[in-house]
Amino acid sequence: MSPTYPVITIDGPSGAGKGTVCMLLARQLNWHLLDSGALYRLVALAAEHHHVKLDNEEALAVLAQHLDVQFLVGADELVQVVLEGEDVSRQLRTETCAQAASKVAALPEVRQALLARQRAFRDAPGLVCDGRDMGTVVFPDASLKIFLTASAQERAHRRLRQLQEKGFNASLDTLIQEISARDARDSERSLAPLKAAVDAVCIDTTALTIPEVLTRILAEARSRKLLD
Ligand SMILES: Nc1ncnc2c1ncn2[C@@H]1O[C@H](COP(=O)(O)OP(=O)(O)O)[C@@H](O)[C@H]1O
Ligand SMILES: Nc1ccn([C@@H]2O[C@H](COP(=O)(O)OP(=O)(O)O)[C@@H](O)[C@H]2O)c(=O)n1
Repeated sequence: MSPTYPVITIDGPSGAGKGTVCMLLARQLNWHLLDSGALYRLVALAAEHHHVKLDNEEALAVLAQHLDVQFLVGADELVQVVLEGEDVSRQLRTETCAQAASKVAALPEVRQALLARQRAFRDAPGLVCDGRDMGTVVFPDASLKIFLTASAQERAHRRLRQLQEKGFNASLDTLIQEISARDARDSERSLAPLKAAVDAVCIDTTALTIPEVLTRILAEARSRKLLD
């Protein structure tokens, strides 16, 4: 039997802090990192490159199956994402791309096509992953499952600051609408909807700082003997 390496899953809605906390956790534990949302975003970008409509499930599943992508980690530890030879790192983080991602993510054949690719990230000594269905569908046997939330208002404020820091133009009202639309689409889809696993630890981060969230998760990890 092949060995199974430990997994920590962090699921939740946009702006809850999943990506930030996963990166810090992976660094601290020296584990691998899976940003599953990036895969759905990449399918949406590949669709744009190949002029595939966002409701063409069969063609989108083929793109998902054959994603030609490289994640290059620079000396500054920033990850450069190269899709079909093109650096798409900046495009990938736009809200337009996120909206398109959540449309392709509602299609069962696309989700199925990405399943094996996501599971292949599980490697020694362990994996930290972030998404919507990491604890419910992709890694149901994870050692620790976290569900991060925060109020919609706080999440939109965080996203606004984040986009502005990256030099993007954004308005709070538009972001609140976009995030709410995405939350609704992600929560209401029939396959792998956004929801906490029954055995997940739920953390509301609205009034917590990033170090406080990390400390809470590390305590949960310690209690499961995932670190000393
Ligand atoms: N607890 C927190 N308090 C304040 N800002 C936060 C917190 N968690 C994350 N952020 C900030 O909010 C933004 C969105 O966080 P991110 O990790 O990308 O969220 P997600 O991956 O859940 O969409 C980032 O700029 C991040 O620095
Ligand atoms: N495991 C996952 C991860 C993302 N997604 C979809 O991909 C979109 C973008 O995910 P993301 O994690 O990059 O987005 P943010 O939470 O960073 O805003 C989400 O709105 C979901 O529709 C998903 O369906 N399942």
